[in-house]
Amino acid sequence: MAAKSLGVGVSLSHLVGSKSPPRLCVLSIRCFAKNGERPWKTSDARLVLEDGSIWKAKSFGASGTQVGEVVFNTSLTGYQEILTDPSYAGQFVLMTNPHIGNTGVNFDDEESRKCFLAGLVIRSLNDVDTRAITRRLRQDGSLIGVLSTDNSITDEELLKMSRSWDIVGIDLISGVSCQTVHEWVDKTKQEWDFSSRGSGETFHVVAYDFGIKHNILKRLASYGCKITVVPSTWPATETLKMNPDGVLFSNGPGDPSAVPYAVETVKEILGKVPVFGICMGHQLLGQALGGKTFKMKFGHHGGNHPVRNLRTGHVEISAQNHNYAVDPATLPEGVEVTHVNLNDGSCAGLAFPAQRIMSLQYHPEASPGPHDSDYAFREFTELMKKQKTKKFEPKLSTVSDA
Ligand SMILES: NC(=O)CC[C@H](N)C(=O)O
Repeated sequence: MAAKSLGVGVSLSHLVGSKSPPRLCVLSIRCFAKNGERPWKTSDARLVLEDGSIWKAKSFGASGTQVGEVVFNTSLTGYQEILTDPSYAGQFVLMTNPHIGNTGVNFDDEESRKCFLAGLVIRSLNDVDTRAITRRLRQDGSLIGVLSTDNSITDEELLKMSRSWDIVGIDLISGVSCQTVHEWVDKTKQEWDFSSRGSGETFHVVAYDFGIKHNILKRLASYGCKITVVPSTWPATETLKMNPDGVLFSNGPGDPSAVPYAVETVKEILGKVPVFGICMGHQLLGQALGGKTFKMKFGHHGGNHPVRNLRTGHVEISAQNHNYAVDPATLPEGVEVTHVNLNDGSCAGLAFPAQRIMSLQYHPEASPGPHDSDYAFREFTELMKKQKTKKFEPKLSTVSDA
């Protein structure tokens, strides 16, 4: 199943939001091997950044011209999970590790039904100096870029395109969410399941799909959850009618301030059932509680971020992928910052015990990344169990009276 070795270069994925079927490098890689020939054609490509720099490259995968925000990811492994993470819609992911593709691909590592990212930029094959671009992004912050294989467009025109597009204020969730309600039953395969110790009980979780990664669903299932996945626009009233033991607000792409409808949904659910927010879900919870989110300089994308759990004092090495963060100073009284990113002190987790709320800015499901934070799924089931057995006071407080 896995390809032997790969020389992958700049991959132009598909136009975000376009209706045409994506031409994915993951799919191309899959067909690689029989006679040793690569299934893709390479051609000249240019990555033009809004700061005026032009990076000559070779492309494989789709051809065309695509604009998006360029972010760098420092993970050493897990390119397949990164390629299929819907949270990257609207973004080019530039890998700092030069060896991408050398472990092939497999069916188990897909994080969603397709690649939603704008493109992948890597070093091997084409010699795009991803370290040099990373230094630029670290210095100036995330930049908008255009990746093009079209020689008829001039550098100046590409630069103009990069300067007339912005990821801020765009609802990218609606382009990646599922359209219909469905059940999820797959658990983490036993050979990979290192830690889930469910209590033997079953909990019904409604999971809002803002771009949900499969491994979040698999980890929940392994901890004994029966999951109903619902689209991002699913009304809170319908969710509450399902009488869930808990609600999960998932990860997802783009600007959390651009999806007020999702914040409203979260608001309507808060205080009624235990909830768990992951990444975008955490940011939406922060806003629903009255807090504000802001755009970071270049965000966190990688599998090596140290986080301190302020409740236990333990440090976790975590998988992260976000460009926005919650400003804890804007949160109301009663909301506790439970986790802090030790690289920059930013808020990495929240809890509001009075309302059975917990959330993490990073990825306890990893994929890719270390598994230190997997306990968060157990904590969510404990929250649901307490609620079920009425270990909390019967009437939950609301945001205003907490
Ligand atoms: N992984 C995610 O959910 C990302 C959240 C949000 N799109 C951000 O960039 O901050």
